[in-house]
Amino acid sequence: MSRRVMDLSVYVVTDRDLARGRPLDSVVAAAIAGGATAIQLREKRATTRELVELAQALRRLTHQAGVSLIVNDRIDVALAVDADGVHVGQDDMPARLARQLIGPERILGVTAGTEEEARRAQEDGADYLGCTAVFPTATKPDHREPLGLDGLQRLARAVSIPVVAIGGIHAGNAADVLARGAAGIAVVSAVMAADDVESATRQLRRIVDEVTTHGAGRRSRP
Ligand SMILES: Cc1ncc(COP(=O)(O)OP(=O)(O)O)c(N)n1
Ligand SMILES: Cc1nc(C(=O)O)sc1CCOP(=O)(O)O
Ligand SMILES: [Mg+2]
Repeated sequence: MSRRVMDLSVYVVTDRDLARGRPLDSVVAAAIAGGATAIQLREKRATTRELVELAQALRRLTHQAGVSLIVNDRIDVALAVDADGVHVGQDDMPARLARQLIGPERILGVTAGTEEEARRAQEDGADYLGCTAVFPTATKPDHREPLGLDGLQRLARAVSIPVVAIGGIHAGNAADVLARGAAGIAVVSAVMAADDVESATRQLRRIVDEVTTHGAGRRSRP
């Protein structure tokens, strides 16, 4: 069996607290309708039971649409709902152990903020990297010093696996991060808090498609 494939172009990361009271499954359904290519379930304040129920609902939606579902932090929840993969950071399950737990087929995303972390994550079995925040963001108050566009570029050049840009990404700077080597954009507030989730996602997708069609950026894992 081969590794599952993931399109990182427009990677929507959930946060119910930003969704203005709208049910998470309806927000994710709108994001998928607008062209989200991957969804990450990231609910830092949910109980395990809530996470499993949310993951089951998102599994149904993403499965129907052929969109990847990644679970943040929780390998047990990812396995319980047959998600496509997990995303772990530097304070989470070490990447090498995460790879052992999820097996060779599921997707492993790892957060890296330095070239050394990026190379180690690649060696340890990551399929893609999420960088630490490119720009300051209120969505993750404990984020590390922002990388900026130069830092993102250094990270992307340090590894052969794709790097998705996260942290303060929106329609106004998405093309800039793609031009610096990001394979796609990961967004929370730009989609979760949008008035019109579907059209906000569609706008981001258009930007990514435009840039990748013209040769900059990489769309998925090599
Ligand atoms: C795509 C993507 N990139 C980075 C992160 C951050 O992961 P982590 O450092 O483990 O922080 P938390 O998200 O767990 O607060 C991510 N989740 N996704
Ligand atoms: C989930 C996440 N991880 C980050 C990191 O620095 O590792 S920043 C972040 C949140 C990004 O949210 P927004 O798109 O609203 O800026
Ligand atoms: Mg984490």
